[in-house]
Amino acid sequence: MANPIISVENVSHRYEQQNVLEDINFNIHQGSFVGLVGPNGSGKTTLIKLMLGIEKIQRGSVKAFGKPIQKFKNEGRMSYVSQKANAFTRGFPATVREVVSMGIVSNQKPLLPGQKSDHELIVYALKQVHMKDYLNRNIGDLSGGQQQRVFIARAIVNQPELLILDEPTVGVDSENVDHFYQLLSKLNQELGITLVLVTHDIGSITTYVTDLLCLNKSIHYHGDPSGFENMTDKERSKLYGHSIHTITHDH
Ligand SMILES: Nc1ncnc2c1ncn2[C@@H]1O[C@H](COP(=O)(O)OP(=O)(O)OP(=O)(O)O)[C@@H](O)[C@H]1O
Repeated sequence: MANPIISVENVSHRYEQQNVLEDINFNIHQGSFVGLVGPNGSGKTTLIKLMLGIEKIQRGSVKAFGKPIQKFKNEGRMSYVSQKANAFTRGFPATVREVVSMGIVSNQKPLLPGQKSDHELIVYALKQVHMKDYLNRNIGDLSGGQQQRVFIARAIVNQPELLILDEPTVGVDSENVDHFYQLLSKLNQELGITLVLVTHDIGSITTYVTDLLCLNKSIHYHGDPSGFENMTDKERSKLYGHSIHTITHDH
């Protein structure tokens, strides 16, 4: 198997007196779609901050594309959509075009050979999330789900190899959540972007992801989502480290 994109080895982390991560080990391979699930406060955001080099490593090691994260130069290869990305209020004075343009880094790789203008990059990214027609609209006038797709466009405008999304469906209604997951599957399968999706939505996410990682301070399950789907709620709760009742969706 090819070298992993992300390699996390023996990582533990604490804030003041509180241990939030204990002896975390896993790899993320190119082309995978990883669902990172766990209850509130289970350390999910801390773990992705360590993977992105935003939070300083205390114990263990994180490698990105074979390099220790402390030495890794991102240059648009890893992209991140944070939990607070859609904290825009109605009437926020920026157009969709302006928001997506904020994602362009100066040493960008063009999305399409021969098409290098910022405008073309922005339009191409918006097309991928079905938001091209909203180019000149004010971001604050869009619905939560539409805003979220614009933030995805901003995150993919440099054609990253890895896209990490922290709870992107907060504020998106349930009907649109499935459309949103389908969109992520398309980015994964058609554009080949490796995805890490942080979510509480353990019920429907198992339909879409290739790998499921259940975190509650330590890793309680890592593997094929079908292994998790076949368990009873009691067995899942034990692995998840928290009482859960899953609502499954028909597709
Ligand atoms: N900068 C910080 N300083 C001190 N404690 C922190 C800090 N960041 C997070 N914590 C604490 O660490 C624990 C893990 O937080 P984290 O945000 O990683 O969990 P999470 O699984 O992403 O939670 P949620 O699903 O609620 O977003 C929580 O108890 C949180 O209060």
